[in-house]
Amino acid sequence: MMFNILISDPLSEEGIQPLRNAENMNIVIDTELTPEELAVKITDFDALLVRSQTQVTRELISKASNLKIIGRAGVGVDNIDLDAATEHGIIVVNAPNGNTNSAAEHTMAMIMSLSRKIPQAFNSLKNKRWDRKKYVGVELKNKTLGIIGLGRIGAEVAYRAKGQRMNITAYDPFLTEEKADKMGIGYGTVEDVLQVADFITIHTPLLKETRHLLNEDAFKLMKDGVQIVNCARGGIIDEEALYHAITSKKVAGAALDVFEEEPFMDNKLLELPEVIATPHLGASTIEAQEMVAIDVCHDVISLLTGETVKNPVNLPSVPGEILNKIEPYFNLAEKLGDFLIHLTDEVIEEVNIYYSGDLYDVEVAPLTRNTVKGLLKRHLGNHVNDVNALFLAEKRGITIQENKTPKARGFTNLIKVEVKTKSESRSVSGTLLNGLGPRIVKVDHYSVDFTPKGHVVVIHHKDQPGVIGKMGSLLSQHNINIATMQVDRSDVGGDAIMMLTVDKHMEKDELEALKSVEEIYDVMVVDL
Ligand SMILES: NC(=O)c1ccc[n+]([C@@H]2O[C@H](COP(=O)([O-])OP(=O)(O)OC[C@H]3O[C@@H](n4cnc5c(N)ncnc54)[C@H](O)[C@@H]3O)[C@@H](O)[C@H]2O)c1
Ligand SMILES: O=C(O)[C@H](O)COP(=O)(O)O
Repeated sequence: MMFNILISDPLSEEGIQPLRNAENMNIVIDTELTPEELAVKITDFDALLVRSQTQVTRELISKASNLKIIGRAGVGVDNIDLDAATEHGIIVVNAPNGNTNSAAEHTMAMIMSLSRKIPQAFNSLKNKRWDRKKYVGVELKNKTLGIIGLGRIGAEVAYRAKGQRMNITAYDPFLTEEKADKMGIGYGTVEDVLQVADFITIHTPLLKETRHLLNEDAFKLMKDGVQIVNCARGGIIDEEALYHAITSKKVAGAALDVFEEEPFMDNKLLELPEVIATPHLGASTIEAQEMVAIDVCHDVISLLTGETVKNPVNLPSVPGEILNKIEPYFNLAEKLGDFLIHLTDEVIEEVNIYYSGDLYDVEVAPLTRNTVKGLLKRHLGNHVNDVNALFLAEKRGITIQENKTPKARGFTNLIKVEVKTKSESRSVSGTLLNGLGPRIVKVDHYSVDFTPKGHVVVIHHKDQPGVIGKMGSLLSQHNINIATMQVDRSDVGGDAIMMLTVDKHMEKDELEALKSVEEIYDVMVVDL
């Protein structure tokens, strides 16, 4: 099968070599598409690779009927409508590590250019002026750098600024006193940082909570003469408020790599001599571009060839050692859901999943997603996948609960899935048998043992002599071969279950023939 990959922003040619070397990948590079052209073209593609320029909107995603993955060669995914991607079952991956160093170095270059007015002095010299008085700067040594957002880039900036003998005070919702002590920096609230800093640099993502984090009120809290750096995202600073803070002399200077609107030809902040700027160049180094492109290409190849991706954004990522433990159960979990949904025709309200034995102390969220995927597939088709399974269940008002118990009732591992509807509760349990793969070992309260694969026939009947014989001859009349057979009952002469696996899909008339047997209550066929 050939996969079509569209690259709609400029990516490093060296970085996309893994894609070029992979089999069955048809790569189209077109970085000049208008949004309208892209919306038409996107239907042909299985994967879309972007940087920050392509706007992957809900509307675009709604046209992307074949799209399976969006790869962001970089960190920020604010140009991608993640909710829409999740709803459409499209996985979004990014490359969170490849450009950290470049962005941190660019931030330091901006701080130093700002403190010594290098761009302004250079411009003046280019205009044939030798002006030494106008471009007197300030030292960084012993000044306080306030860092808002101490993630990958913020932390790298902190280490580098310490090398400039600056004092650092940072705020990040995940920064603890111990971590700050270990790094040799101070920590406080956002307000603390704003009040003490001589330079403020931002390294958060653009989120609802960080939009206009630096606004009119924030500028009021700052020291007079503070200098501001933003190499994270436009929109975290309210540009209008910054403009007034600079013209009122509250802020002595600003270095901006990112803007509320990008790209732009006109931004009034650039008319101010106190402002220096670059056109979103934080990640623009040969090294970073190669690394981020390599990382997303590997994830695109992994997804399209059925492997696990490393940097999912709209799915929690699972560390390698945990994944190794639970991956063998993925198939069992999905089959349990797929089988169970056939046991009821009523609307499911609640799903309880019980993990026990070896699964007691591992992260089981990916297994839950697979189980729910299996449950929903019958009615929603292949549109359901790991990415949107929980979202689609939640949208239908289905409650999902995970439970864990250490003991697995005679098995080394056991997954029991129970669904509740308005009037009934049905369940199925399965285990992974060492060397033998997945087995279903219980259907409601009946003990069984079969591999969840192929054509399974579940027959509820009265426990009475001759039923099995009638069944066998009816199937042989229709030329249906029985591969395996199991019987269990609640009590002698009471309700019983017969589980068959047969060698072909059973047609409607064949099913009707089985149902016509007097002692049979119902027959159900599941093709797993
Ligand atoms: N200019 C560029 O070219 C360029 C290059 C790379 C990254 N970036 C941007 O830099 C930013 C940071 O990237 P990163 O790789 O360090 O990400 P990261 O996820 O490692 O770090 C972000 C940090 O921000 C913190 N945070 C979230 N909300 C916050 C809030 N309200 N206040 C304070 N901290 C908050 C998070 O806890 C996290 O530690 C992103 O916006 C990214 O898009 C820009
Ligand atoms: O979030 C990022 O990774 C940076 O902003 C880089 O964006 P770019 O890939 O458009 O340079």
